Amino acid sequence: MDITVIFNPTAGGGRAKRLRQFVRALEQGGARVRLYHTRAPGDATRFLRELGDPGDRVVAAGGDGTVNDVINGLRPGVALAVFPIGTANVLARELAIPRRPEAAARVALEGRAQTITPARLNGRRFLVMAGVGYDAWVVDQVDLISKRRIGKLAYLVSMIRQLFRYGEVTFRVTVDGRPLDCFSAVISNGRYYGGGFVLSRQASLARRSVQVLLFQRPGPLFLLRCLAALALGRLEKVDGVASLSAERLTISAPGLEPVQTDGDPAGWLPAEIDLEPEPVTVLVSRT
Ligand SMILES: Nc1ncnc2c1ncn2[C@@H]1O[C@H](COP(=O)(O)OP(=O)(O)OP(=O)(O)O)[C@@H](O)[C@H]1O
Repeated sequence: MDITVIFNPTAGGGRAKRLRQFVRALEQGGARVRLYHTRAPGDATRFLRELGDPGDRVVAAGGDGTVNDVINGLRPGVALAVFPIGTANVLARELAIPRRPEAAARVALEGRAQTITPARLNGRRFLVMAGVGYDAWVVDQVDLISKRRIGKLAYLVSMIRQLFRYGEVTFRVTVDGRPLDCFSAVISNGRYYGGGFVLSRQASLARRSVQVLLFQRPGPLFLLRCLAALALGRLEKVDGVASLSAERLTISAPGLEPVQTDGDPAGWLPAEIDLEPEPVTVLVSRT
C-alpha cells in the first residue's frame, strides 16, 4: 500500500518524535510511505494538486487546519486518514480517531471507510465549521507566538480580549433564501467545537447539510451565557440562539469582517456557504 503523509511541523507546537513513531508503524504494517513536510499555510493543498499520484491514501498529520489544507488538494477517490497532532483536533475527536501513533497508524492502514460531506466557503472546502463575528475575531487576533508556546491558552487570551466587541457588528445571514440578522454566526458541519464541546446536537458530518447557529442578542453577558451553555453542551437551548439546518447560505456585513474555517483565518466577507457535491472518504476506527 502506498501512503502519502502530509506533516505540518508547526501543528500542536511541533510533534516530530510522534511523527517518526507513526511513520515507523505504517512501514511495519507494510506501507510504502512518502512524507512531505509543509512549509506554509496552504502548502499541502498546492503539493497534493501538483502531485501526480498520491497513492492509496493521504494522511493529514496535524490539526484541523492541516486536514483543511489536505482536503482541498485531495483528488476524488483517494481516502483521507488523520494523525491528530494539532492543538484541538476537533475532527479527530468527532470521528474518534486515536491520538497514539501506533493506533492512528492502524486506522490509516486498515480503518473503516466512512463518507462525509465537506462544506464550502466561497468554493473552498471545510470539514468542521466556519464562523463570523466573535469566533472569527478570536481566530484572527490569536497571537501565533503564544499559540506555539501555550497552545489552547492562547485562544483563551484572545477570547477574553474580543468579548467586549461582541454586539458591535450586525451580520446578515440568508439561510436557504431566508434573511436573518445576528451578532455572530457559527456554521457547523460537525457536532463538536473547540475541542470536546458539543456545539450542535443536530449537526452531522454524514448529512448533506450544515447547521447554522445564529447569536441574535448583543452584549458580552449574553455571550458569556452562550459560552457557559457550550461548555455544558446546551448551546442550542439558549434563548436568543437560533439553530437552523441549511444547504446554502450567504453572509454579509457592513465593514471588512474576517471569516474562520476549521479554526484558521479564511479571508473576508461576503461569503457563500454550500455543500461539496462529492463526499470524501475518511478512515476511522473499526471498533
Ligand atoms: N510549515 C508551516 N508553517 C506555518 N504554518 C503552517 C505550516 N504548514 C501548515 N501551516 C498552517 O498551520 C495552521 C495550523 O495548523 P493546524 O490547525 O493543523 O494545527 P493546530 O492549530 O495546532 O491544530 P488545531 O487546528 O486542531 O487546533 C494551518 O492553517 C496550516 O495551514
